[in-house]
Amino acid sequence: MSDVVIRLRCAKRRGLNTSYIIWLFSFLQRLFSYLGNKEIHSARLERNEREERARGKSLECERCAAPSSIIVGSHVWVEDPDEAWLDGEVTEVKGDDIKINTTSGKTIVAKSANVYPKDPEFPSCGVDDMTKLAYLHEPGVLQNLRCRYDINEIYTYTGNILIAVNPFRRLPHLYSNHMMEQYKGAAFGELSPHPFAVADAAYRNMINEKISQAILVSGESGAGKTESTKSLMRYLAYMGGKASKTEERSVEQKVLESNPVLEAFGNAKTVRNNNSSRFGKFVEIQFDKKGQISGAAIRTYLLERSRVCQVSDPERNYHCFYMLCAAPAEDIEKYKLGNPRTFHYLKQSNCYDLDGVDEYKEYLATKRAMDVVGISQEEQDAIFRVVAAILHLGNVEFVKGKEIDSSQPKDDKSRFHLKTAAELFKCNLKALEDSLVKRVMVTRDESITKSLDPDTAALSRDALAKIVYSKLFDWLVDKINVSIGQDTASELLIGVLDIYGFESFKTNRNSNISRPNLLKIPY
Ligand SMILES: Nc1ncnc2c1ncn2[C@@H]1O[C@H](COP(=O)(O)OP(=O)(O)OP(=O)(O)O)[C@@H](O)[C@H]1O
Repeated sequence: MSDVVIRLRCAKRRGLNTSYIIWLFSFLQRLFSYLGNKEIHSARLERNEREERARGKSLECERCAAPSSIIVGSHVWVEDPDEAWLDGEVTEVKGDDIKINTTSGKTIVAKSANVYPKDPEFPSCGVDDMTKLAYLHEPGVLQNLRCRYDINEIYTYTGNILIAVNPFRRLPHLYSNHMMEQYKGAAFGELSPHPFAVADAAYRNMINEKISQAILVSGESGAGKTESTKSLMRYLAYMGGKASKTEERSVEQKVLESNPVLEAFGNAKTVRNNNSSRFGKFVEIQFDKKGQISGAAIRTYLLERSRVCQVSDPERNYHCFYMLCAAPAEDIEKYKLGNPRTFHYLKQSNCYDLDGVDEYKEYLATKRAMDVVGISQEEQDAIFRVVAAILHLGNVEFVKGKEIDSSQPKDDKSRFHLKTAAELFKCNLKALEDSLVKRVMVTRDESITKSLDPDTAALSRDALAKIVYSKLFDWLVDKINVSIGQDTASELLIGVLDIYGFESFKTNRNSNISRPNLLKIPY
């Protein structure tokens, strides 16, 4: 975590005005794995230690490595494999071993390196800014977040960074117009921690210093990044909205209206979130010199392409595939579709349905949202033809061909799907087949055509499906941007970057391929 903050600071020094950062956590327990390396020893603790050193006190016990502050009777935190951290009182210090009677009734003997001092004067409701903690170590941070969470305080500052804990239930009072009115112009830190305060500070910085601002929203899947981004945008629209006399929709409305389209093609069910955005998003709100919104743009990047061809239990492929398979009968017939269980790209996982989601209705809703963003009926047909073609392409299997190391469609079923894919793509069948079973290498003097074995042909098929899907997604984003309306002449903007981070799985399968951990992104 500290690594990321340091890197962002470096980025800031290099001129990227990353003014505010929102870290989001979905479960308190999971924090332990993120913060597990104890890198976040508090500046305050270090300062105390420095002061003690200056006073000539040894930081170590005379006979052991235990911090001198931990003595018999001290209140401490100790790591526990089940509960993450337990608090208790030290009953014995023997060399490097510390015996603790925990408040949960356990007696634990732990190495001094695993024992942290606990603030006996910690307020029962916690503190609204982590920098006010006596000890800014892992258990202290978690205790504070937990206490606040228990009283529905889901936001906490760490300086000018806002930490949000997903409440997993609606808290409408937190986001009302009255709330926005309260935060308007209030000094940062004066009111309770809130995304509105972050947005307000960014807006005021932009107006006062005439410098564009960026707000980074990061956290693991399902942590609440999209929800926080929406809150930030609502506040910015509130501050920069024009009092329009016409029926014209606001920029915020236009951005929000485009969401169902982006979600249909860029969201999927993951282990942690039934509607997980599988792409990074940078929403740019552009302002004129008076601080009024003059346009907006959505920039997307790092779409998780591998999901198009590879999906495992209990996850799903992108929503659009399932909704198209549930489309009205005439569309099903037109695209030669059927049960999602018959398509290779969908049946790798046993999860087809989402609780409370009617795919038929979703299909119609997505088409309505496409109408709103100005995607014509003809374009909509082309979009869904491409989606259906990808499903058919995935069902093409290959076997060895007549020549050595060559391949051909396996049987009539594969030939049917290949032909259907070509018809839907509106391309030449032979050209499509050749693109899968052959590779053309172009040298300076000639071009050489090499046949591919069945395994490599299957890889070519998947590569084609992925590239076509990501091009389709990019095209949709361009179309949405035209509909929202950009102000290319705008000199001031506030960008909200919604990017996944901290995904720490036992096996980082997807993260390694196409959702690189934020920690690994070189700035
Ligand atoms: N502030 C909030 N208030 C109420 N519910 C919330 C809040 N934040 C998140 N949630 C709930 O958690 C769910 C997941 O949140 P969200 O989609 O914002 O996560 P995310 O971080 O964008 O996930 P992903 O990276 O997978 O797209 C939401 O659908 C909503 O039910």
